[in-house]
Amino acid sequence: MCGIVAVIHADPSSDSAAADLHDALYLLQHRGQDACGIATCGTGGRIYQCKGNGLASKVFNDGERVAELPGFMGVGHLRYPTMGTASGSEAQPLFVNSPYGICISHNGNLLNSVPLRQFLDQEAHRHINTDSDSEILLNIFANELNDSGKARVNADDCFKSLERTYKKCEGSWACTAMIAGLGLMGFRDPYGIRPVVIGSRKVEGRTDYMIASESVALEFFGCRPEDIRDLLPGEAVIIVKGSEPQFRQVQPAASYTPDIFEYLYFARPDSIIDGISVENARFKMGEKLAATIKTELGPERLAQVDVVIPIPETSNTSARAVAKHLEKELITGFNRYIFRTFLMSSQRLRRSGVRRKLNAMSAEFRDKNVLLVDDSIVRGNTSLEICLMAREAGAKSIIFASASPPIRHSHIYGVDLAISDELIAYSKTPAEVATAIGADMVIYQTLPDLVAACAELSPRGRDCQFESGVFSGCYVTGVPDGYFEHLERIRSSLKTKAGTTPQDVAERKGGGNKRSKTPKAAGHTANGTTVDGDLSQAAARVQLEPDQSLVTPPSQDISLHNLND
Ligand SMILES: O=P(O)(O)OC[C@H]1O[C@H](OP(=O)(O)OP(=O)(O)O)[C@H](O)[C@@H]1O
Ligand SMILES: NC(=O)CC[C@H](N)C(=O)O
Ligand SMILES: [Mg+2]
Repeated sequence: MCGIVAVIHADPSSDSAAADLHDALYLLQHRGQDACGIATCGTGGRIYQCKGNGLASKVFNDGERVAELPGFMGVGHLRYPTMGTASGSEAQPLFVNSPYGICISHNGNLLNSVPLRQFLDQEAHRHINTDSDSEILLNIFANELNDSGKARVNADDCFKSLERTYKKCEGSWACTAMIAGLGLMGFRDPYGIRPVVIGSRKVEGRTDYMIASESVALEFFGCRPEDIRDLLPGEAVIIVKGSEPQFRQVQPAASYTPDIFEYLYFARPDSIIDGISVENARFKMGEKLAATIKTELGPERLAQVDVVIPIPETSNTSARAVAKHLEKELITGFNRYIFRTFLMSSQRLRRSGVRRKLNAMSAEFRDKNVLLVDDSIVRGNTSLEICLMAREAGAKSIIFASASPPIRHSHIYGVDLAISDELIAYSKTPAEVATAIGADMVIYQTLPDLVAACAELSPRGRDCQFESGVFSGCYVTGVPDGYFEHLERIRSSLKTKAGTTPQDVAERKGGGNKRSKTPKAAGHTANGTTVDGDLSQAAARVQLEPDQSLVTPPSQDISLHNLND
């Protein structure tokens, strides 16, 4: 999903913007685990940059490298790749030296990157060095800003360039950007799909600003809740050094439809996005899920449920609500927690990650009818392993409840869910999903209930809407013709070429019932049938075309100012 951040200190002699950005990267780490980076700007407009593959603690060597990044302002990024490759050269912030020296951090996906790439090549004559859509967005903006034809630009030039950029780009974006010597920018797509907030703090009577994906980073920076606000759909902010922020609607809002996946899974529970507390939304999801469970089970079966068990970490809040409303005991059945497994880059890592991350506490399962609650069942890696662990620990029966509806469609706005065949609910009924993951029954939240759980808390009113295309197949932006086919082709091909393991390739080719290397994981469903076939069959439908021509050939890794290369 990617995390973005930007900081500007009022004191131009400050050299500690990087320290604030580094703190924010830790607080937003859950948004992207593949790569991260910081770019700062010091006196004289010099840009310093440190980025690379890995968690913030690794890339910045537990904070030691922050000292290499002087300056009073800067931008930061955490990457969860959704387009292009996992190459270190696609780590962000991305930098372009002409015009003026611009750095960008992008959360989202461009839907028209192919024609934009052609435009940049054929008409703007700008070299795109990676397969990243974010580099395209950066260069479209740079090209527009260059058209101002000035030696030095001002905020108005930047706003006007953004207006033209918005006319050219389609898709989702929340961005922070820095122009050397000038200041910072933040801007949000015209649908408000991706989140971005701005806040301020007072330091010795002067005001520092931070822009970030989630309010939790701003609170840590020292912003009071009343000094934090969301950027609106189509809105941009520019903070010229030494000045107050200037806001402008660079394109009229097309809708106000934040991605519902943020509330369900991506954001931290202690964040507030578009006025909705993520924690409260998850609690409401649990309340509504409890009502569905009651209806689906009926009184007799419900009475047989012994305990409710959350699947750590994200479902903890909704499971608490489920237990409360069903009047069942809530127990910690799985210990926790290393990192998010869904964000890992390959099927092999995701599956072994679940085992490493979660361990069933046997005493809590033995001879019990358990109701397991998770926020979502996406590829089914977690639920499958969890059900196996629960059975190994002695569970008598397993009902698996999901706080989200079945996920049957691609996510096209910044989540790595491009290939719908990878989704375990793709063309399956809930009963078939139960068989595939080894549960006795799967119960899903309904989409109207999921939407209502968020809308009932929204200051925009109960009729407010959300982007929920992964559940409905309807996307707020519309989808360009041929987009899915194109995406599937390049993603399959790029994954093979850049960083996907041979095991994953074998799985994708349907060449293995080696679903998991863990012997325990090659398990059986409740009714005794093997579950291996299910996922590998789905994977077999994805045709690998290793020599399929890409948008551009995979780029060479030529990094700019990249201290980690
Ligand atoms: O069906 P899957 O493909 O396994 O994806 C769904 C799971 O992935 C996420 O957990 P994750 O471990 O990423 O993070 P968390 O600790 O925040 O729950 C999510 O919370 C589900 O548990
Ligand atoms: N998850 C995201 O927002 C990804 C941003 C961008 N599309 C990339 O792949 O780097
Ligand atoms: Mg989880």
